[in-house]
Amino acid sequence: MNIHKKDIIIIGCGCIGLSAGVILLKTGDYNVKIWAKDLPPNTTSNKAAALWYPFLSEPLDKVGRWSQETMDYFKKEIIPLGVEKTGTLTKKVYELYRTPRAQLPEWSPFVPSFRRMKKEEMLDGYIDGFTVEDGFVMDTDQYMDWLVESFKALGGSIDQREVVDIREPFIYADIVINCSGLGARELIGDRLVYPSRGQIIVVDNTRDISLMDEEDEYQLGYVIPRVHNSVLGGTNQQHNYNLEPSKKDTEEILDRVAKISPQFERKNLKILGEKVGLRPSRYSIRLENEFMQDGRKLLVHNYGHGGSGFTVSWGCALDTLKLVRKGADKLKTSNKSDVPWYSLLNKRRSSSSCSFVND
Ligand SMILES: Cc1cc2nc3c(=O)[nH]c(=O)nc-3n(C[C@H](O)[C@H](O)[C@H](O)COP(=O)(O)OP(=O)(O)OC[C@H]3O[C@@H](n4cnc5c(N)ncnc54)[C@H](O)[C@@H]3O)c2cc1C
Ligand SMILES: N=C(N)NCCCC(=O)C(=O)O
Repeated sequence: MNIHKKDIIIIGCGCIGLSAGVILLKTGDYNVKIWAKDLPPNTTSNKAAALWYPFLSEPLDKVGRWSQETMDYFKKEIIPLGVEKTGTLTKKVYELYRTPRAQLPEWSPFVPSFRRMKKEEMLDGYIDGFTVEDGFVMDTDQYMDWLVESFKALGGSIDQREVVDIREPFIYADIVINCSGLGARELIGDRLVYPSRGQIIVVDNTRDISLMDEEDEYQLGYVIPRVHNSVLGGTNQQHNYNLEPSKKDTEEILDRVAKISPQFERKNLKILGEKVGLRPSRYSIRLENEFMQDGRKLLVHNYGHGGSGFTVSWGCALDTLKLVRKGADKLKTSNKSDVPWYSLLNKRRSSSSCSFVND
C-alpha cells in the first residue's frame, strides 16, 4: 500500500465496481481495494447478454452521454486488445418494431452512428426500426474475467466479504464507492432499487447482427451473437427475485425469437444453457457524492443501472473519478486523532508544549 496515495474501498465486483476501480487506478493517485460478497462468475453482470444498447435505465440524457463515453472507451481501450483477450466484438445492432416509431430514443443524439433502419434492411413482419453500426457485444464471463485481471494488474486487490454496516469500510478508508447494485437495497436501505428479472438462453449458433424485437418492453425477443455462442432473450419481470430458470420463460423466449426470423426456429437451435439475473433497476441511476461522519468521510454512489450496466459502465466510471476528486477536496481533515487521547498523557509528561484536545 503506497502511503502517499489516498486509500479507496469499492463495494461491489460487478462490471460497475470493476470499471470504476480500473479508472481510479489508472490515475496513479489511489490505492484501490474491492470488497464484494459475490465475485465473478457469481454476479448479475455475469448473467447479462450483453451488448451495447441503452435499455431500462434513466435519466436518458445522462444515459446517452455515459453510453457514448462507454462506446468511445471500448473503441480506444478494449476492442484493439483483441477478442481473445476481452471477449468483446464490434457488432451492428437492429432494434425492430412492428408498429411505426415517430420518436427517436432520447439518448440517440449522443451516438453518431445511430439512425433509422432503411427499408431494404427491414426484416419480414417489421415496419420500423433503428440501428447502430458500431455497437459491441461481449461474452460476459470472458469480459468479466478480463476486467478482474486488468484491475489486479493495475495494483487493485479484491476481498470477498459482505458489508453489513456501511460505516465499516470507513474504518480503513476516507473514500468508499458504493457499486453494490441491487444490494444497495439492504446495504444503505435504498428501497427505490428493485429487481427486474431477466432470463436468457445460450445457443451454439452465432449470427452476424444483433436483432432485438422491442415491441413489448416486458416480453422481450432478442438474438445477440457473441464470440463463441449466441444469447436469446428475454424477460423483464419487475420485483421478481426468482433466480432459477423457468421452463415457461424458456418456451416463451423461443416462441418470440422464432417470430424474428425462421432461422431462429427451435429446430435450428442447439440450446447450451440458461441464465437468470436480477437487473438492479431504479427510477434513476444514482451517481452522486454523500458526505458522512461530519464531512470527514466520502461515500460515492454508483448503482441502479437497470438493463444498461455494460452500456454505461465506463462513462459512469469516469464520472465516479470526477466525483472522487471533487469530494476529496471538500473532506474535513479529522480533528479526531487516530491515536487514543490517553496515549498523549505520556507525551504531556515528557514535554510541556503538548496541548491535548479533548475528543
Ligand atoms: C438477463 C440480463 C441481460 C442483460 N443484458 C445487458 C446488456 O445486453 N447490456 C447491458 O448494458 N446491460 C445488460 N444487463 C444489465 C447489467 O447486467 C446490469 O446493469 C449490470 O450487471 C449491473 O452491474 P453492477 O456491477 O451494478 O451489479 P452486479 O453485477 O450485481 O454487482 C454488484 C456487486 O456488489 C456486491 N454487493 C452487493 N451488496 C453487497 C454488500 N452488502 N457487501 C458486499 N458486496 C455487495 C455483489 O456481491 C456484486 O459483487 C442485463 C441484465 C440481465 C439480468
Ligand atoms: N434494447 C434492448 N432490448 N436490450 C436488450 C438486450 C439485453 C438487455 O439489455 C437486457 O436484457 O437487459
